Formats: sequence, C-alpha cells, structure tokens
Amino acid sequence: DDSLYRQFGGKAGIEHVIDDFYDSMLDDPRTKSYFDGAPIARIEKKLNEQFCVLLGGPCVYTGRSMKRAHEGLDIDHAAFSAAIDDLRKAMDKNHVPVDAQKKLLAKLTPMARDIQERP
Ligand code: HEM
Repeated sequence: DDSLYRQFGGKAGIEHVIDDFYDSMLDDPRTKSYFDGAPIARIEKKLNEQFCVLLGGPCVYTGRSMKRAHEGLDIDHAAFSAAIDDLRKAMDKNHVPVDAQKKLLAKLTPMARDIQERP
C-alpha cells in the first residue's frame, strides 16, 4: 500500500521534506554541532531511501543500521527531540497532511532507542 508515500508527494515530495529538514537541523543550535564534518550528501541520500521505505514506496534502504550510524555521536534526548521538531516543521512547510505526518513520526520515534546514547 503506497497511500502514505503518495500523501508525501512521492520521491520528489520526500526529497523536499528532507532538504528542509536538513537545512533546519544544520541551522538549529540544538543539533548543528553533531554534523560538523558529517557526510551530508550521503546522509541525505540514505535518509531519502529510508523514508521512502518507511512510507511504503518502491525503494530499498542501503544504509547502515540506526545503531551503527549514530554510534559514538553521543546524541541526547534534547537533540533527538529537536530533530523530530525540525522534521515536523519541514513536513508542515511542505503541506504534508497531519495524519500522514503522525504515521511517519510513529515509525521514527521508537528509533530513539538505537539513536540516543544518553538521557
Ligand atoms: C529518527 C531520527 C533519525 C533518523 C531516521 C536518522 C537517520 C540517519 C541515516 C539514514 C543516516 C545515514 C546512515 C548511513 O550513513 O548509512 C544518519 C546518519 C547520521 N545522523 Fe541521523 N537520524 C536520526 C536522528 C539523528 C539525530 C537526532 C542526530 C543528531 C542531532 C543525527 C545525526 C547524524 C549524523 C551526524 C550522521 C552521520 C554519521 C556519520 O556517517 O559519521 N541523526 N542518520
């Protein structure tokens, strides 16, 4: 079922959301320092694949596990919730319907277990 994928506007829609999400995280004092020297182009590519899969689109995720990718970054609760906040803003900006937003967030928030390394 690709209805959620279509509500996000397919590949192009997801790309716009992720562009704005990343711009926002790189500008956000709560998150930006984590990305010093990070491979932004790679992250964006992998994130596009991952969101596409989570939304039921015709994609394959070729990146690392969330645990491996974020190991040693020392991400805390404040940074994780700031990222969720930035994503929400990016989805609003791109007019993703609120019920579709909630469905993606419900898949992402439990990932805190693998991404966050301290309270
Ligand atoms: C649900 C939330 C998140 C998701 C779905 C997510 C997803 C991803 C993905 C797909 C990658 C690339 C994996 C790969 O290279 O194979 C990545 C890498 C990365 N993420 Fe996240 N991420 C999340 C939260 C965060 C947060 C909160 C931060 C910091 C504030 C963060 C910082 C990073 C950094 C710095 C990298 C690059 C690591 C490296 O290659 O050295 N992420 N993330």
